[in-house]
Amino acid sequence: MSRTGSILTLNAGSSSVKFALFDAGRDLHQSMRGEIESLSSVPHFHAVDDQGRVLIERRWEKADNASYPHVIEELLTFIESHLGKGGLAAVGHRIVHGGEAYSAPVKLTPKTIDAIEALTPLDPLHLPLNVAPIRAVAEARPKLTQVACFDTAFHHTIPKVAHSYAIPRELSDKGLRAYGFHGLSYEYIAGQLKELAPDLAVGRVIIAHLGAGASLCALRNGQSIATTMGFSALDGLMMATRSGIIDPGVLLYLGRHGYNFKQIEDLLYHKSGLLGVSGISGDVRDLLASDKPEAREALDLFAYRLAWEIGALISALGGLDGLVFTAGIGEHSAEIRADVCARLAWLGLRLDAWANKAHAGVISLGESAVAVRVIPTNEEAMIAHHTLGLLQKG
Ligand SMILES: Nc1ncnc2c1ncn2[C@@H]1O[C@H](COP(=O)(O)OP(=O)(O)O)[C@@H](O)[C@H]1O
Ligand SMILES: CC(=O)OP(=O)(O)O
Ligand SMILES: [Mg+2]
Repeated sequence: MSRTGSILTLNAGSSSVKFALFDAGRDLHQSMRGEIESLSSVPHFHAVDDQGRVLIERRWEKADNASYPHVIEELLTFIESHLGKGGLAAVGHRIVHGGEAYSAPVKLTPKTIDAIEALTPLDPLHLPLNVAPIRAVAEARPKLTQVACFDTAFHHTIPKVAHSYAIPRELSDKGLRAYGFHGLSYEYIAGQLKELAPDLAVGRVIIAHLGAGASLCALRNGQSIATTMGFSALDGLMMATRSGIIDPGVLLYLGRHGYNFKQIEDLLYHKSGLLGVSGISGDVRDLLASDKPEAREALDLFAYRLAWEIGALISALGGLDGLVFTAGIGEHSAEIRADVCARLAWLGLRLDAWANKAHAGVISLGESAVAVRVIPTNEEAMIAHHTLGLLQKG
């Protein structure tokens, strides 16, 4: 069954709600994207159409007006005034954590919303933020179909040995294991790779999703077999403000020396990573522009950690055929890509310096033992695709 109408995607984070609108009747053409940012300070609502033309640009006076029900009502009213034929067919959400239960997208019913909310102990920071807009949409437009797409779902193919921690069994049985995140991005890139380079797509590939949150995924034949994020989105790579992998002994030390739970959480999520090491910024652009030695040190550590974790995943894969860079840093920073690739020269990886500077799709030389590509990610398109898939199933 084909479908007309539009699909709205929502990606609700700690300080913003990103949204996009897709036309189901036009092969899921993206007709609009936008964001409501700074929810906790001075909320800012902006959206552009598929030509980059500004459709709305507005600031609320204060955060009190930005409670989820209010924000969602404003957003839906705005979207409904920009719809083509067929109206709004459904809303698809990015849900960061689906626990062990969800290995595929689901239609949201009162029962599934409760079940997702019940996973909150696994991710108390993100899940409440993801569930709030679902409840707000259900309240505002009770008849509208809603779909949940999980960031963890793509990693359900990871074998047990690669997602287990060496802790007592009774704790593992309670769900203390690695789950992995950024799954919608990895699924999108795996699909793109299948079209762009089918031979490579069936091989051993590492995707580097390098945004403010960053992780790696090892794929064999298009399926995830290992990833650097674990139980939480803190593990693995150094990030904009998150620490990445750290000796748990450091946390014990801090706990013993006056840090309380909240302070440790804040330290690991918001004060570490590029920001913590540089003392300047968590944004790679600011650090590249700075001549302070601390900025260089932060970028060096970022690239060192990246090459180090790539080494670990190569061992899980038993070799490497392809490396794909994606997300904000991966798509835009030729410097970071060059630095990481230089550290991987021992693999026989040879970067094409010109192609890299030009942000070309293929940035390795023909003689390189590892093909290196840059593929822009699109988590929203993946959410729209899954949402339409569930609508078509009825
Ligand atoms: N031109 C650029 N050069 C280097 N880094 C960039 C550039 N553009 C964006 N970035 C980086 O991308 C990051 C954001 O990536 P993005 O994938 O949008 O993150 P998220 O979705 O996790 O917020 C920024 O923190 C910034 O460091
Ligand atoms: C899971 C995660 O880290 O998400 P984000 O990159 O959006 O912060
Ligand atoms: Mg992101």
